[in-house]
Amino acid sequence: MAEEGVPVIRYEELPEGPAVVLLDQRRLPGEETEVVCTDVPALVDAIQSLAVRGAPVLGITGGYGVALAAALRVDVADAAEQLANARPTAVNLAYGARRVEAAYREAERAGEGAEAAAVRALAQARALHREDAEGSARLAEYGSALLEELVPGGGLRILTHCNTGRLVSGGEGTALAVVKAVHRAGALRRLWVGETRPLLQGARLTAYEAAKAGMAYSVLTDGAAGSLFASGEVDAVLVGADRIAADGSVANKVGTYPLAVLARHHRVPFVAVAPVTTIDPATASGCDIEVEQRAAHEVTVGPWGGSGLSGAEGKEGRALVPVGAQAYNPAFDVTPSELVTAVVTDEGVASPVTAERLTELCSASRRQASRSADGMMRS
Ligand SMILES: CSC[C@@H](O)[C@@H](O)C(=O)COP(=O)(O)O
Repeated sequence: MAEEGVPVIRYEELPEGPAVVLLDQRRLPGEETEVVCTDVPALVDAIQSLAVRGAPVLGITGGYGVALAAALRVDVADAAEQLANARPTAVNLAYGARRVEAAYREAERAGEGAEAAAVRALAQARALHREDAEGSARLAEYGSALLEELVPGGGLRILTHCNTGRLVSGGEGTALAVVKAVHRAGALRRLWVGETRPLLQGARLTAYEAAKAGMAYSVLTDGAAGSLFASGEVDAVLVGADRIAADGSVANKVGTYPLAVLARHHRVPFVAVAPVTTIDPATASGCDIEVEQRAAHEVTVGPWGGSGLSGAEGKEGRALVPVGAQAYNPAFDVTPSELVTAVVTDEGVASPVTAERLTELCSASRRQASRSADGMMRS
């Protein structure tokens, strides 16, 4: 099976006008179909219903969404606000939307007309997309080198959670990009894929990517992780992140924190992999991270009831619980830095995970970004 397929996200000039076209992740692995978003509300709906999901690609989506608003001559500030707030936890979403909005404003301030400002906005969104692909390759490089140090000798059995591959990125992803590099080097014995209740990003999406890459992988129920560790079958845990607070706390898909606790108990390295744009210096600590709470029907009905995930079809599916049951459905949890062996970023590795080291990695990235922004304004 070829790894490439339908692009995860693209901005297109269609005969009917500009559009952001997304691979519909709600339909995977069964169908590789696209959603065409020709306005901002459609894109916000695609984000909230998880047609597109995962921190880095949410940033790219936010960026293209603002470029779309600019091209359509609708209120760019309002569009950026709607997109940035479509989901609260993944900081990349607001980062992408605000970065492209800033490029649009700068062009306006420089006296460029709306058309030229829209061109600037799109160029900025495309730059963000390209940078994410480049950053993803560096994550794979730094992450695989770190694993060689932490667990020398190859034959790795890596446990991952949620989906952190090509589907969340302009490139090969974050944690799964590292796993792919390990696999290409012949050093992966098995990828353990946590199913990731309730929406099964692991079982549906990571398994889909692992199969395409030709990896040896097994899907496990989230509750089976404990016995897997206890039987000595895990050499390292690799996960992504939706927001990393200044103190190194890592917000990621719900179910990540219990894996970090298990990893510490069993003396297994627990590594978070994310671009520096996922580090949020404005969020001081893990307690300050807003965790998205999602609808009860995702737990009480689940994606088995219909072909859709969190849309109307799912709600009408076969109920898994007695009538009237309530649900607790946080989309993410927060792992404190003391349980994280290392944070791998596209600017280098933080290990131990300290506020000082994270700040250093962020400033390296800001220097890089200002160099490329200067280049774009001159062009
Ligand atoms: C690089 S992906 C990191 C995270 O965004 C990923 O692990 C995750 O939690 C995604 O959650 P989702 O709710 O599917 O958007």
